[in-house]
Amino acid sequence: MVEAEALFPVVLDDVSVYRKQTRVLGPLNIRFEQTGCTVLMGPNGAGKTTFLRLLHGLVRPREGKVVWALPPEQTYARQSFVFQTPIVMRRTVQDNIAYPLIVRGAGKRQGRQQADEWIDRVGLAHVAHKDAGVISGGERQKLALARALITAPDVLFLDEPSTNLDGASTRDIEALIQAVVRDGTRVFLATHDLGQARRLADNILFIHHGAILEHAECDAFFDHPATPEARSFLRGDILL
Ligand SMILES: Nc1ncnc2c1ncn2[C@@H]1O[C@H](COP(=O)(O)OP(=O)(O)OP(=O)(O)O)[C@@H](O)[C@H]1O
Repeated sequence: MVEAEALFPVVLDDVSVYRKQTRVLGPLNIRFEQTGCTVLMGPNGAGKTTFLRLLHGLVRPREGKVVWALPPEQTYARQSFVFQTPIVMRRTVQDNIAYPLIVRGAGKRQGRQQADEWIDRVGLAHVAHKDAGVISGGERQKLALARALITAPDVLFLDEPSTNLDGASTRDIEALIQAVVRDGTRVFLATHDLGQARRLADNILFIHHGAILEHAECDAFFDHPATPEARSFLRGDILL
């Protein structure tokens, strides 16, 4: 078997993102390697979602560049993004999950078979044949995760993946994320949940006002945050 060429490292070289005249992110200079789970933390509006979208090519930098090891058309096809509020199509949960395989040329039968495996893994068997338009917010997030993983992406971006989930579902989803990281999927995840960050992160990217204030190993970040902003954030203060 021929090994797929690596997408990593990805290098951000003096990258800034603007909305109209306001810089919302940057300047960023950072490099990410192939493995692990990076958790993005920071107060509301810090730039976490914009950062994820930038890496996935959904937001263009006005200054600087984001350089993956492969050209964009190969890079983004090997990535999946789970949005904070996932969009679903008005068809069954099973067909929603099979959809990315079918657009890549799989037959309906094969798509549905593989969808069923992911339906079991995310715990959606009870709604597999329901219209996705009527499932709960938590079920929708699980659907989105299964739909993202069915293509076996090299990189998975997750924006607040457990906002609508109860404790048991959050635990199941986190176990799944840990399993895919172990299997070699590179994960970037934004969360407000300090506990989730501790449980999942190999390293933490702490962002405030669009700037990276810290990029540290998970334990180092929580035990010895280097900046006053991160210390306040971890204490639960409101950061302005
Ligand atoms: N489409 C947009 N148009 C204008 N400004 C935007 C847009 N999207 C984001 N912004 C601004 O960019 C900044 C970063 O927003 P972003 O959503 O990336 O932050 P965040 O850290 O993900 O926030 P939250 O934790 O609230 O989701 C904010 O000031 C936000 O208001």
